[in-house]
Amino acid sequence: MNFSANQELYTYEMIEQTADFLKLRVHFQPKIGIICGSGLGSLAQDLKDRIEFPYSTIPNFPVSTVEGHAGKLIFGFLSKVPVVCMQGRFHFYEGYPLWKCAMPVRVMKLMGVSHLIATNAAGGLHKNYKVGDIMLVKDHINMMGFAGNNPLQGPNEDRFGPRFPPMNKAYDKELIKKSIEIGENLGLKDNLHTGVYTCLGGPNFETVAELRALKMLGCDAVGMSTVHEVITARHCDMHVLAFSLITNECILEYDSQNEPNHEEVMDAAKMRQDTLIKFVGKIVDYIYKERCCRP
Ligand SMILES: O=P(O)(O)O[C@H]1O[C@H](CO)[C@@H](O)[C@H]1O
Ligand SMILES: Nc1nc2[nH]cnc2c(=O)[nH]1
Repeated sequence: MNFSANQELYTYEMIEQTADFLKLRVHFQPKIGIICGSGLGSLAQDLKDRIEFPYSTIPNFPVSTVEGHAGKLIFGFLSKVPVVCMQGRFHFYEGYPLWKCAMPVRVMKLMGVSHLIATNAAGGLHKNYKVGDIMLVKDHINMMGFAGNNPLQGPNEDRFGPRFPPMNKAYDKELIKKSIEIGENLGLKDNLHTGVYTCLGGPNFETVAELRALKMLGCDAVGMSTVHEVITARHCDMHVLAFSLITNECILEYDSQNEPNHEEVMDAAKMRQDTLIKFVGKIVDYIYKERCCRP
């Protein structure tokens, strides 16, 4: 990243301006933010009393360019809980720096959101994972961070959080436990896992050697998102739950005839959309009752 372009970083005031623009137009305060992964935009379809903002109409917002990411910020009620949903996220491979990809998380924070649910489509590295399974993220490996790229790069904004935030408790353990219980009650026992997610820059899918290396490092699922959003959310002290929908098997053998593609990712997401709507609905309900409404 070119840091001579520091002046292009969002200032606190720009994020505030975006949050104020939205607050003026939305008459309730969302407590939970949901980021919809590839093909998972239908998570927003059940929101009641929706107020929608195409990203292009929101001051300072980037715009989505990927198929399966509609590019709308949607406010509404899910299971009677006020939420804000990103129907479409931003990826590094679209040409956005990581701080820009993660900017909506800070907007959510200034709007009063305390809990973030980040969802994604990912390739399954773990030998037990099947297409359609859900992996609750218990930890991540910030591969882009290893290479010196991080959404918190640049001058720190103390009003959001500290210069050196811890990341060893990034994913809320109690919410993972509760989500497993919720998933099991929905009949998903055999499709639920907890595991380690990693994000690569993309847009190409991985080589066999890269996937083997990631597996050796302890990664269970691989994608091109989420990590920078989670880091930004934890920096400003939001609670985080993240899960991956396993949309394709990672190809670890040279003689495989298969090749991954975005269509199979979208198809797998579509196949699971109804289940995921129920799953997320119940998690949101739990968070609101047990966390947000407590004095
Ligand atoms: O992480 P999400 O946005 O769910 O999408 C994943 O799926 C796309 C590849 O098919 C990539 O954008 C990857 O990151
Ligand atoms: N990097 C990466 N991203 C994905 N998103 C969905 N599937 C995959 C995958 O196999 N690899």
